[in-house]
Amino acid sequence: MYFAVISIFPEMFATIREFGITGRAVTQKQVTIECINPRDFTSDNYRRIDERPYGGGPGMVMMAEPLSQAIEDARLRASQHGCRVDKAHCPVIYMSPQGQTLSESSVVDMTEYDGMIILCGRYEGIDERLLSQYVDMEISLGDYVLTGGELPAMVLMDSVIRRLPDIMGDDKSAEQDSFVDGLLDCPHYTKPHEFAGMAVPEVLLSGHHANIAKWRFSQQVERTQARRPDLWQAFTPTVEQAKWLKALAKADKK
Ligand SMILES: O=C(NCc1ccc(CNCc2ncc[nH]2)cc1)c1csc2nc[nH]c(=O)c12
Repeated sequence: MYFAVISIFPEMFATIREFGITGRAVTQKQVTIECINPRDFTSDNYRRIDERPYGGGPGMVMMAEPLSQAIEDARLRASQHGCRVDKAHCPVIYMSPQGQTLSESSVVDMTEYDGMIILCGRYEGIDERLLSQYVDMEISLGDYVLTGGELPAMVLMDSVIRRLPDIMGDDKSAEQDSFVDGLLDCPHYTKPHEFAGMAVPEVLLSGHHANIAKWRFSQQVERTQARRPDLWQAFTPTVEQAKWLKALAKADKK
């Protein structure tokens, strides 16, 4: 999958290009992440990419011209990487507090794209005429205020890359589909057996895989009910999970 990120701070993206699972995906060429700096598309000596807002008010606004040339360059690069460069296959996405809040379901939908061109704002925002001319969708991380769109862009790319096929190894993706979606995670334990006077739940040492799976699922249910009643309300168990829930309810009655 191809990602072009348009940002005045391209160095920030080393965070996902050089570390962890996303870094490995880049090394293995399953993913391409190119950073395009709008400053490279300015024509004045000061390489201006921002100006005072018309109508007055605090802060600066990012100018349309350098960003439009950066987007055109990104489209050319995307097509050179084999992307069908249209809204349906390689959308221009603007990370913005005014956008749709990112969710795991929209992340999964986005894994279908050939690529995406991600626009990162700074200052007070971007000239509206650039947005109306080029942007296909706006995405927010949620209702809190950050200093720019770069971290949100990295969060978006990280979550999409993680859901691409052949990225997370077989076991992980299998776990992904069965019990994880919709419930909080269960507790995890590893060596040493004792820590701060606390041992590990016996069932995890039993080697009895069915009991271990049941215990983990019951922990997920318990934690989701306790910490995220909203998720629990929305949770729709599979046939398999419904059976286990019935068994858990019966066990509780004893
Ligand atoms: O670029 C981002 N933020 C930088 C930023 C912060 C503040 C302002 C100015 N807003 C003034 C205002 N808002 C409402 C009324 N008046 C503009 C841009 C960003 C991208 S996705 C995302 N998701 C969650 N939070 C975020 O900040 C972001």
